[in-house]
Amino acid sequence: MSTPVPIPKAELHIHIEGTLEPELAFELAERNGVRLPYATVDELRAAYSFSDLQSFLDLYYALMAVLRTERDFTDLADAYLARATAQGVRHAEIFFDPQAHAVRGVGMDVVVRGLAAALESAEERHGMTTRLILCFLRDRPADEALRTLEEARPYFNVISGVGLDSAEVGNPPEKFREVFATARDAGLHLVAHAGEEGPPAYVWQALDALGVERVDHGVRCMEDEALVERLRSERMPLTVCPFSNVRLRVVDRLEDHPLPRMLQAGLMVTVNSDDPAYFGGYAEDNMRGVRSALGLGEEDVRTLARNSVNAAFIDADRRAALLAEVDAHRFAD
Ligand code: HPA
Ligand SMILES: [Zn+2]
Repeated sequence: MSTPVPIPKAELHIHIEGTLEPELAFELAERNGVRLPYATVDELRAAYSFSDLQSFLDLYYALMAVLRTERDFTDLADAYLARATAQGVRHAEIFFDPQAHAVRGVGMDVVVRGLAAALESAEERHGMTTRLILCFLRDRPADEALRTLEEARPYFNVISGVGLDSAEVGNPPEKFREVFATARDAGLHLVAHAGEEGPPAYVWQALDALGVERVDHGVRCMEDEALVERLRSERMPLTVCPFSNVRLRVVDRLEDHPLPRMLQAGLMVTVNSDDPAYFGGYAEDNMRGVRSALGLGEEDVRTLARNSVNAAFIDADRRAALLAEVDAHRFAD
Protein backbone atom coordinates (compact mmCIF):
# COMPACT_ATOMS: atom_id res chain seq x y z
CA MET A 1 0.00 0.00 0.00
CA SER A 2 1.50 3.33 -1.00
CA THR A 3 1.27 6.32 1.34
CA PRO A 4 -1.17 8.94 0.07
CA VAL A 5 0.34 12.21 -1.12
CA PRO A 6 0.07 14.85 1.64
CA ILE A 7 -1.98 17.93 0.86
CA PRO A 8 0.21 20.99 0.07
CA LYS A 9 0.06 23.46 2.94
CA ALA A 10 1.76 26.18 4.94
CA GLU A 11 2.88 25.52 8.50
CA LEU A 12 2.51 28.64 10.63
CA HIS A 13 3.04 27.37 14.17
CA ILE A 14 6.26 25.45 14.58
CA HIS A 15 8.95 26.00 17.21
CA ILE A 16 12.29 25.02 15.74
CA GLU A 17 13.49 23.91 19.18
CA GLY A 18 10.43 21.66 19.32
CA THR A 19 11.67 19.75 16.28
CA LEU A 20 14.68 18.42 18.19
CA GLU A 21 14.24 14.67 17.84
CA PRO A 22 15.84 12.48 20.56
CA GLU A 23 18.31 10.99 18.06
CA LEU A 24 19.62 14.43 17.08
CA ALA A 25 19.66 15.51 20.75
CA PHE A 26 22.01 12.61 21.54
CA GLU A 27 24.15 13.30 18.48
CA LEU A 28 24.57 16.97 19.45
CA ALA A 29 25.17 16.08 23.11
CA GLU A 30 28.03 13.84 21.99
CA ARG A 31 29.43 16.42 19.58
CA ASN A 32 29.35 19.18 22.20
CA GLY A 33 30.35 17.14 25.23
CA VAL A 34 27.05 17.80 26.97
CA ARG A 35 25.75 15.18 29.41
CA LEU A 36 22.06 14.41 29.12
CA PRO A 37 20.26 13.01 32.17
CA TYR A 38 18.98 10.11 30.02
CA ALA A 39 20.98 7.04 29.03
CA THR A 40 19.21 6.20 25.78
CA VAL A 41 16.89 7.59 23.13
CA ASP A 42 14.13 5.34 24.47
CA GLU A 43 14.62 6.57 28.00
CA LEU A 44 14.38 10.15 26.77
CA ARG A 45 11.28 9.42 24.72
CA ALA A 46 9.70 7.86 27.79
CA ALA A 47 9.97 11.27 29.50
CA TYR A 48 7.59 12.75 26.89
CA SER A 49 4.54 12.34 29.06
CA PHE A 50 3.22 15.73 30.06
CA SER A 51 0.56 16.90 32.51
CA ASP A 52 0.34 20.50 31.26
CA LEU A 53 2.26 23.20 29.37
CA GLN A 54 4.78 23.80 32.18
CA SER A 55 5.74 20.13 32.47
CA PHE A 56 6.53 20.15 28.74
CA LEU A 57 8.41 23.45 28.91
CA ASP A 58 10.67 22.08 31.65
CA LEU A 59 11.92 19.29 29.37
CA TYR A 60 11.89 21.49 26.24
CA TYR A 61 14.21 24.07 27.84
CA ALA A 62 16.43 21.42 29.46
CA LEU A 63 17.07 19.60 26.17
CA MET A 64 18.13 22.83 24.48
CA ALA A 65 21.41 22.44 26.42
CA VAL A 66 22.70 20.44 23.44
CA LEU A 67 22.29 23.38 21.02
CA ARG A 68 25.50 25.40 21.14
CA THR A 69 26.99 26.26 17.76
CA GLU A 70 25.77 27.72 14.48
CA ARG A 71 26.15 24.29 12.95
CA ASP A 72 23.83 22.79 15.58
CA PHE A 73 21.08 25.25 14.64
CA THR A 74 21.69 24.63 10.93
CA ASP A 75 21.45 20.85 11.45
CA LEU A 76 18.26 21.29 13.51
CA ALA A 77 16.60 23.41 10.84
CA ASP A 78 17.79 21.13 8.01
CA ALA A 79 16.22 18.13 9.72
CA TYR A 80 12.92 20.01 10.09
CA LEU A 81 12.92 21.15 6.45
CA ALA A 82 13.39 17.57 5.22
CA ARG A 83 10.62 16.20 7.44
CA ALA A 84 8.24 19.05 6.69
CA THR A 85 8.78 18.66 2.94
CA ALA A 86 7.85 14.99 3.19
CA GLN A 87 4.65 16.12 4.95
CA GLY A 88 3.54 18.47 2.18
CA VAL A 89 4.69 21.71 3.84
CA ARG A 90 5.38 24.17 1.02
CA HIS A 91 5.89 27.23 3.22
CA ALA A 92 6.94 27.36 6.89
CA GLU A 93 6.96 30.24 9.37
CA ILE A 94 9.36 29.13 12.03
CA PHE A 95 9.46 30.33 15.65
CA PHE A 96 12.69 30.51 17.61
CA ASP A 97 13.33 31.40 21.26
CA PRO A 98 16.58 33.44 21.54
CA GLN A 99 16.17 34.09 25.29
CA ALA A 100 16.15 30.35 25.94
CA HIS A 101 19.61 30.13 24.36
CA ALA A 102 21.04 33.35 25.80
CA VAL A 103 20.85 31.84 29.31
CA ARG A 104 23.54 29.32 28.22
CA GLY A 105 25.66 32.04 26.66
CA VAL A 106 24.50 31.15 23.14
CA GLY A 107 23.93 34.54 21.54
CA MET A 108 21.58 35.94 18.93
CA ASP A 109 24.34 35.78 16.26
CA VAL A 110 24.85 32.03 16.66
CA VAL A 111 21.13 31.24 16.65
CA VAL A 112 20.07 33.46 13.75
CA ARG A 113 23.08 32.78 11.55
CA GLY A 114 22.78 29.05 12.15
CA LEU A 115 19.07 28.95 11.31
CA ALA A 116 19.40 31.33 8.35
CA ALA A 117 22.14 29.14 6.84
CA ALA A 118 19.64 26.29 6.55
CA LEU A 119 16.68 28.41 5.46
CA GLU A 120 18.46 30.36 2.73
CA SER A 121 18.72 27.27 0.52
CA ALA A 122 15.33 25.76 1.48
CA GLU A 123 13.68 26.97 -1.70
CA GLU A 124 16.41 25.58 -3.91
CA ARG A 125 16.65 22.24 -2.09
CA HIS A 126 13.00 21.65 -1.17
CA GLY A 127 10.95 24.21 -3.09
CA MET A 128 9.91 25.46 0.33
CA THR A 129 9.69 29.12 1.27
CA THR A 130 10.29 30.07 4.89
CA ARG A 131 10.05 32.91 7.38
CA LEU A 132 11.61 33.32 10.83
CA ILE A 133 9.57 34.61 13.77
CA LEU A 134 11.37 35.61 16.96
CA CYS A 135 9.37 34.64 20.05
CA PHE A 136 9.65 36.40 23.40
CA LEU A 137 9.39 34.27 26.53
CA ARG A 138 6.34 35.68 28.30
CA ASP A 139 7.45 34.37 31.71
CA ARG A 140 10.51 36.64 31.50
CA PRO A 141 10.33 40.42 32.12
CA ALA A 142 9.15 42.76 29.37
CA ASP A 143 12.38 44.79 29.47
CA GLU A 144 14.35 41.64 28.69
CA ALA A 145 12.10 41.13 25.66
CA LEU A 146 12.80 44.68 24.57
CA ARG A 147 16.57 44.13 24.86
CA THR A 148 16.19 40.88 22.89
CA LEU A 149 14.37 42.78 20.14
CA GLU A 150 17.20 45.32 19.99
CA GLU A 151 19.81 42.53 19.79
CA ALA A 152 17.89 41.13 16.84
CA ARG A 153 17.75 44.45 14.99
CA PRO A 154 20.81 43.70 12.79
CA TYR A 155 18.92 40.62 11.58
CA PHE A 156 15.58 42.23 10.72
CA ASN A 157 16.36 41.45 7.08
CA VAL A 158 15.94 37.72 7.88
CA ILE A 159 13.37 37.99 10.71
CA SER A 160 9.80 38.56 9.52
CA GLY A 161 7.94 38.89 12.77
CA VAL A 162 7.73 38.49 16.53
CA GLY A 163 5.65 36.16 18.66
CA LEU A 164 5.01 35.37 22.31
CA ASP A 165 5.37 31.91 23.86
CA SER A 166 6.23 29.96 27.04
CA ALA A 167 4.13 29.78 30.25
CA GLU A 168 0.87 31.56 29.48
CA VAL A 169 -1.18 31.71 32.69
CA GLY A 170 -0.16 34.72 34.80
CA ASN A 171 1.69 36.30 31.86
CA PRO A 172 -0.99 38.20 29.90
CA PRO A 173 -0.23 39.71 26.48
CA GLU A 174 -0.72 43.20 27.93
CA LYS A 175 2.69 42.86 29.65
CA PHE A 176 4.32 43.13 26.18
CA ARG A 177 2.36 46.07 24.78
CA GLU A 178 5.42 48.31 24.39
CA VAL A 179 7.63 45.55 22.95
CA PHE A 180 5.05 44.73 20.29
CA ALA A 181 4.54 48.42 19.46
CA THR A 182 8.30 48.71 18.91
CA ALA A 183 8.31 45.61 16.72
CA ARG A 184 5.41 46.98 14.70
CA ASP A 185 7.27 50.29 14.18
CA ALA A 186 10.18 48.26 12.84
CA GLY A 187 7.89 46.74 10.21
CA LEU A 188 7.74 43.27 11.75
CA HIS A 189 4.66 41.03 11.67
CA LEU A 190 3.00 40.33 15.02
CA VAL A 191 1.62 37.05 16.37
CA ALA A 192 1.16 35.69 19.90
CA HIS A 193 0.22 32.48 21.68
CA ALA A 194 -3.08 33.14 23.46
CA GLY A 195 -5.99 31.03 24.63
CA GLU A 196 -4.00 27.79 24.83
CA GLU A 197 -4.07 27.41 28.63
CA GLY A 198 -4.91 31.06 29.23
CA PRO A 199 -8.47 32.45 29.27
CA PRO A 200 -10.36 34.16 26.42
CA ALA A 201 -9.40 37.50 28.01
CA TYR A 202 -5.82 36.87 26.87
CA VAL A 203 -7.01 36.47 23.28
CA TRP A 204 -8.83 39.82 23.52
CA GLN A 205 -5.61 41.36 24.83
CA ALA A 206 -3.51 39.83 22.05
CA LEU A 207 -5.87 41.54 19.59
CA ASP A 208 -6.34 44.86 21.35
CA ALA A 209 -3.14 45.45 23.35
CA LEU A 210 -0.69 43.84 20.93
CA GLY A 211 -2.48 44.17 17.59
CA VAL A 212 -1.58 40.65 16.44
CA GLU A 213 -2.24 39.48 12.89
CA ARG A 214 -2.70 35.84 13.94
CA VAL A 215 -3.46 34.10 17.21
CA ASP A 216 -1.41 31.01 18.02
CA HIS A 217 -3.62 28.23 19.45
CA GLY A 218 -6.63 30.37 20.47
CA VAL A 219 -8.74 27.27 21.13
CA ARG A 220 -10.17 28.66 24.37
CA CYS A 221 -11.90 31.40 22.36
CA MET A 222 -14.78 28.94 22.12
CA GLU A 223 -15.70 29.81 25.72
CA ASP A 224 -16.59 33.38 24.71
CA GLU A 225 -19.29 33.95 22.09
CA ALA A 226 -18.45 37.62 21.55
CA LEU A 227 -14.81 36.72 20.99
CA VAL A 228 -15.73 34.06 18.42
CA GLU A 229 -17.77 36.70 16.60
CA ARG A 230 -14.87 39.16 16.67
CA LEU A 231 -12.41 36.55 15.34
CA ARG A 232 -14.87 35.39 12.69
CA SER A 233 -15.75 38.86 11.43
CA GLU A 234 -12.08 39.87 11.20
CA ARG A 235 -11.11 36.56 9.60
CA MET A 236 -8.39 36.36 12.23
CA PRO A 237 -6.25 33.26 11.62
CA LEU A 238 -5.90 30.80 14.51
CA THR A 239 -2.93 28.44 14.32
CA VAL A 240 -4.39 25.38 16.00
CA CYS A 241 -2.14 22.48 17.05
CA PRO A 242 -4.28 19.40 17.70
CA PHE A 243 -1.61 16.88 18.82
CA SER A 244 -0.11 19.53 21.11
CA ASN A 245 -3.50 20.19 22.70
CA VAL A 246 -3.89 16.51 23.51
CA ARG A 247 -0.34 16.00 24.82
CA LEU A 248 -0.50 19.14 27.00
CA ARG A 249 -3.97 18.19 28.23
CA VAL A 250 -5.77 21.22 26.82
CA VAL A 251 -8.25 18.61 25.56
CA ASP A 252 -8.63 15.05 26.85
CA ARG A 253 -8.65 13.24 23.53
CA LEU A 254 -8.30 14.15 19.87
CA GLU A 255 -11.95 13.10 19.48
CA ASP A 256 -12.89 15.95 21.87
CA HIS A 257 -10.97 18.64 19.98
CA PRO A 258 -13.03 21.79 19.22
CA LEU A 259 -11.66 22.07 15.65
CA PRO A 260 -14.93 21.01 13.94
CA ARG A 261 -16.88 23.49 16.06
CA MET A 262 -14.34 26.18 15.20
CA LEU A 263 -14.76 25.49 11.48
CA GLN A 264 -18.52 25.40 11.91
CA ALA A 265 -18.37 28.81 13.63
CA GLY A 266 -16.67 30.23 10.53
CA LEU A 267 -13.28 30.74 12.18
CA MET A 268 -10.18 30.87 10.03
CA VAL A 269 -8.40 27.88 11.54
CA THR A 270 -5.18 26.24 10.39
CA VAL A 271 -3.60 22.96 11.53
CA ASN A 272 0.00 22.92 12.73
CA SER A 273 2.43 20.73 14.66
CA ASP A 274 3.80 23.13 17.36
CA ASP A 275 6.61 20.92 18.77
CA PRO A 276 6.43 17.81 16.59
CA ALA A 277 9.38 15.96 18.15
CA TYR A 278 7.54 16.04 21.49
CA PHE A 279 3.89 15.74 20.50
CA GLY A 280 3.83 12.74 18.20
CA GLY A 281 3.77 14.12 14.69
CA TYR A 282 4.45 16.71 12.03
CA ALA A 283 2.01 18.79 9.95
CA GLU A 284 0.44 16.05 7.82
CA ASP A 285 0.31 13.69 10.82
CA ASN A 286 -1.81 16.31 12.60
CA MET A 287 -3.98 16.77 9.51
CA ARG A 288 -4.56 13.00 9.17
CA GLY A 289 -5.09 12.69 12.91
CA VAL A 290 -7.90 15.23 13.02
CA ARG A 291 -9.37 13.91 9.83
CA SER A 292 -9.85 10.44 11.19
CA ALA A 293 -10.58 11.31 14.84
CA LEU A 294 -13.02 14.12 14.04
CA GLY A 295 -14.53 12.81 10.84
CA LEU A 296 -13.53 15.83 8.75
CA GLY A 297 -14.28 15.57 5.06
CA GLU A 298 -11.91 16.16 2.17
CA GLU A 299 -13.24 19.65 1.61
CA ASP A 300 -12.68 20.51 5.30
CA VAL A 301 -9.06 19.45 4.87
CA ARG A 302 -8.77 21.55 1.73
CA THR A 303 -10.26 24.52 3.60
CA LEU A 304 -7.67 24.09 6.37
CA ALA A 305 -4.87 24.01 3.79
CA ARG A 306 -6.25 27.05 1.95
CA ASN A 307 -6.54 28.88 5.27
CA SER A 308 -2.88 28.18 6.03
CA VAL A 309 -1.83 29.73 2.72
CA ASN A 310 -4.17 32.70 3.14
CA ALA A 311 -2.82 33.34 6.65
CA ALA A 312 0.85 33.19 5.63
CA PHE A 313 3.12 36.24 5.45
CA ILE A 314 3.86 35.85 1.72
CA ASP A 315 3.44 37.97 -1.39
CA ALA A 316 0.48 37.71 -3.76
CA ASP A 317 2.30 35.63 -6.37
CA ARG A 318 3.49 33.01 -3.92
CA ARG A 319 0.01 32.90 -2.35
CA ALA A 320 -1.65 32.38 -5.73
CA ALA A 321 0.84 29.63 -6.64
CA LEU A 322 0.29 27.79 -3.36
CA LEU A 323 -3.51 28.11 -3.51
CA ALA A 324 -3.38 26.61 -7.00
CA GLU A 325 -1.39 23.67 -5.60
CA VAL A 326 -3.92 23.16 -2.82
CA ASP A 327 -6.82 23.28 -5.28
CA ALA A 328 -5.12 20.82 -7.62
CA HIS A 329 -4.63 18.27 -4.84
CA ARG A 330 -6.48 15.00 -5.35
CA PHE A 331 -7.26 12.91 -2.31
CA ALA A 332 -6.45 9.20 -2.50
CA ASP A 333 -9.49 6.90 -2.52
O1 HPA B 1 2.64 25.32 22.82
C1 HPA B 1 3.42 26.13 23.36
N1 HPA B 1 2.94 27.07 24.18
C2 HPA B 1 3.72 27.97 24.76
N2 HPA B 1 5.03 27.98 24.59
C3 HPA B 1 5.58 27.08 23.80
N3 HPA B 1 6.87 26.92 23.46
C4 HPA B 1 6.92 25.87 22.64
N4 HPA B 1 5.69 25.37 22.45
C5 HPA B 1 4.82 26.13 23.17
ZN1 LIG C 1 3.50 26.97 20.20
